[in-house]
Amino acid sequence: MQKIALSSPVGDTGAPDCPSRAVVVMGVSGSGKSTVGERLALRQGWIFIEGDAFHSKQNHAKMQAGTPLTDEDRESWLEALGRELARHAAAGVVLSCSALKRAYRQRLRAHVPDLAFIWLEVGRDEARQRVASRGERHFFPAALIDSQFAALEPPHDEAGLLHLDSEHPLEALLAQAAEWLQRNSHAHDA
Ligand SMILES: Nc1ncnc2c1ncn2[C@@H]1O[C@H](COP(=O)(O)OP(=O)(O)OP(=O)(O)O)[C@@H](O)[C@H]1O
Ligand SMILES: O=C(O)[C@H](O)[C@@H](O)[C@H](O)[C@H](O)CO
Repeated sequence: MQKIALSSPVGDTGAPDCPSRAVVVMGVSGSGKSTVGERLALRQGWIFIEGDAFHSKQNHAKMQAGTPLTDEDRESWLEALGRELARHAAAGVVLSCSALKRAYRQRLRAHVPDLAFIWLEVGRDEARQRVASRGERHFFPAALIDSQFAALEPPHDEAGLLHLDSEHPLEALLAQAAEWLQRNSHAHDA
């Protein structure tokens, strides 16, 4: 991963296409999507949607049993999340969703065209360690980490993207995300 100062994002493709009120926090398992997403929503006074809560029982059981989801498994899940995003976009919404492939992100953008993405990039060893240390508290097994990295299509160069180093302290990530949203909401007002 690129070496950067602790207080800087890795990069962003912000204004003018970036929206201010509908954001997906994306990344592989263990990148911190739920932690950062929930805290960011709280900070913004927006709705938080936990993407994992929308997986079907079958998807849930499949992952728990150690089998990675396929594109087909993720189809109706992404549709449901897209509808939720559209429903709450006016009020302000943060969704935690792996959104690993470009096609998945496009599917979400079909519901909210100027959707923003915050990509939490994490190293494989760190992700594995974080997921393993959650243990029985979480359904997702560390054995699936490699499959998450195999599926990941990094969103470099996609519009409305903030790329953060997930290994920075939580407070720094929140500050970077909030500052970016603030900056882009001004760009929208201008
Ligand atoms: N910036 C951070 N620094 C250190 N630990 C973190 C950071 N962000 C999250 N964590 C920790 O990493 C673990 C995974 O975080 P979290 O559950 O939010 O990830 P996730 O991407 O939502 O994972 P999953 O998709 O599997 O639910 C948690 O124990 C969390 O406390
Ligand atoms: O697309 C996927 O493979 C899934 O969304 C996974 O990323 C898990 O749901 C999540 O990481 C576990 O919490």
